[in-house]
Amino acid sequence: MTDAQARQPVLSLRGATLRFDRRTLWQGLDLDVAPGEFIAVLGANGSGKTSLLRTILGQHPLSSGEALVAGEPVTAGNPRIGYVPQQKLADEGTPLRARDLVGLGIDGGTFGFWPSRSKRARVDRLLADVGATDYAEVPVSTLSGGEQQRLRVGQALASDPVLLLADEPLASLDLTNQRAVSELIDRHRRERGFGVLFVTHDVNPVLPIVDRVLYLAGGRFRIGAPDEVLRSEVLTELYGSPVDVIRARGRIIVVGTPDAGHAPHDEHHDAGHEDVCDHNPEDTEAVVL
Ligand SMILES: Nc1ncnc2c1ncn2[C@@H]1O[C@H](COP(=O)(O)OP(=O)(O)OP(=O)(O)O)[C@@H](O)[C@H]1O
Repeated sequence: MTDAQARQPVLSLRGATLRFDRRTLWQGLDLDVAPGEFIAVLGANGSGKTSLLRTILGQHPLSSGEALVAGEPVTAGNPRIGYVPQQKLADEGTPLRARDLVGLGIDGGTFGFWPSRSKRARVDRLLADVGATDYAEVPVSTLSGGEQQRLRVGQALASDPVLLLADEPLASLDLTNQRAVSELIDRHRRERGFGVLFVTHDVNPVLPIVDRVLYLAGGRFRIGAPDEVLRSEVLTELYGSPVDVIRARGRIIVVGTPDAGHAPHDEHHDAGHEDVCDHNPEDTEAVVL
């Protein structure tokens, strides 16, 4: 890797805007993700976190603006991106073994039953990297949520990505597995230097490893260190209604965020549309961040 490549952002968004029909999910988003940087993507349900990842994966075109991955325009199926999708546990009875799941990250569905020796060695290495060697031959459907999630991380690392996109990778894991999976991603991004966009409802398990947070709300966003963004005054201004950020026993809890369908700052907002925010104080949620 040249010096220039080592310094080049792995992701650059310039004026990035995504709208579905009349609803603006986010607009004017400027973000450079440095190699090795870990960014937590936060925001209430429906604020556009998954849609952001899908845009970078080339699944939704931007409504306006630009998105570059390692200096190249976004394309679908980009091997420079590793993706850990929202977790779906494997169906019972699925014959796929742990090593097959990781192998899918190398060559999609063409891995086959008789992989070459070099592919086998690569899968063995990836299984070891994510601590899954002991259950390499076990059907995925019989593994725990935490074990399955390790394999998905292994699969996402198989193409040696410059950027890892992880969509709620800790959802439905217990605290021990939340820690194990986030430490795994943290260790590999440091060793391999890939940037991470990590979508999560709960920032607390990753707070010690987060470099910056991107907080999406009501068509707008804030980016910065957790202490800069996760503050009552910043989120109150972002949401346009009173929000409290509470710190208790080292945890961060956000109380009073309006539902994401309510977009007080949305310029496409129209009084006849269902997105109208009436600021009903009962219509709020507590987000554990
Ligand atoms: N292809 C699409 N066409 C129209 N609307 C869409 C499309 N994809 C997503 N949306 C809408 O965009 C909004 C944001 O969805 P998205 O899944 O990105 O939110 P999110 O922040 O990831 O939410 P959650 O935390 O619940 O997963 C939702 O209202 C969703 O219905």
